[in-house]
Amino acid sequence: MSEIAVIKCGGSIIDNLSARFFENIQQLQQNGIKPIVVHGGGPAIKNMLEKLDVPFAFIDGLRTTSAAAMDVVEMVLSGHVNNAITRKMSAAGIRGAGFSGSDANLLTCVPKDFQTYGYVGDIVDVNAAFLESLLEQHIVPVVAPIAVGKDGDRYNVNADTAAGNIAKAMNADKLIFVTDVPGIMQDGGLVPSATEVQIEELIDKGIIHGGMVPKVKAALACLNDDLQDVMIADANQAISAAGFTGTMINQSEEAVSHDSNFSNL
Ligand SMILES: Nc1ncnc2c1ncn2[C@@H]1O[C@H](COP(=O)(O)OP(=O)(O)O)[C@@H](O)[C@H]1O
Ligand SMILES: CC(=O)N[C@@H](CCC(=O)OP(=O)(O)O)C(=O)O
Repeated sequence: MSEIAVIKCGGSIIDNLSARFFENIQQLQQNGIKPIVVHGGGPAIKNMLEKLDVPFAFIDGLRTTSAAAMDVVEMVLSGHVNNAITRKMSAAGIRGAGFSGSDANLLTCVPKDFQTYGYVGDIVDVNAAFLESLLEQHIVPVVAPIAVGKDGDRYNVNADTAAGNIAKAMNADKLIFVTDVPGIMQDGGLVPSATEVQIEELIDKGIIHGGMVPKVKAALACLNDDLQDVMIADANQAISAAGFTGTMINQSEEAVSHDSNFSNL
């Protein structure tokens, strides 16, 4: 199978995706790379929870999700955000198909710790065969980070983590977190590459904080021999012949190039 690129599109940028984001997806396809889009929607979920007066909190970067909050999460992610992205893809001439992770057992999970987090799941299985069948038909799957439990109920999953799980299960060659910043920033400048040790240091110093923390943790958790680096990049940048430019997260100190290379580009 040709190269697979998992692109996680953050909720911070979803309302401001430019034509460039969709052109980049098309460019990947034209170069024989099969994109899978996983999206977030944190800001939209927050707005709707507040509008409906449903309480929530964050523990370690995860939204505590009551049954009432889960109804809102599902409505916003699956009903609104997922449809909006897929519609924009169609308008851009891309064959996108939207799914909740609870469709076709795409994402199966166990509750993380129900007492503490409520309906928040840890993914235990990804229906890779289903995704592969879509990729073979040149369809771009667009996945909302909702997983189904063995009890048949649905659970909220951090979108960065879901993207990491999907990348791992699909033996993806690339995982790119696209967001509203050019990458990991320090003192106003872009950090071009970072290893696990360097990232821990940046977290300890408070330079990496907030929504960047689950992103770098998800990146580190899915690095392996197949997926040797993960990129954090601006969603609306142009990709060059060398790929995306941003922060490259990799396992070792070995010299890395500034760009995330796709061999097919
Ligand atoms: N060192 C850092 N470099 C860049 N962004 C950072 C850093 N630390 C925290 N952030 C914050 O992380 C945000 C991206 O995370 P988040 O808002 O969760 O994005 P998304 O919704 O795209 O997943 C940035 O907009 C920024 O406010
Ligand atoms: C468990 C948990 O925290 N789920 C996230 C899912 C959406 C998400 O991750 O969206 P971003 O990528 O925009 O942050 C949430 O409820 O916000």
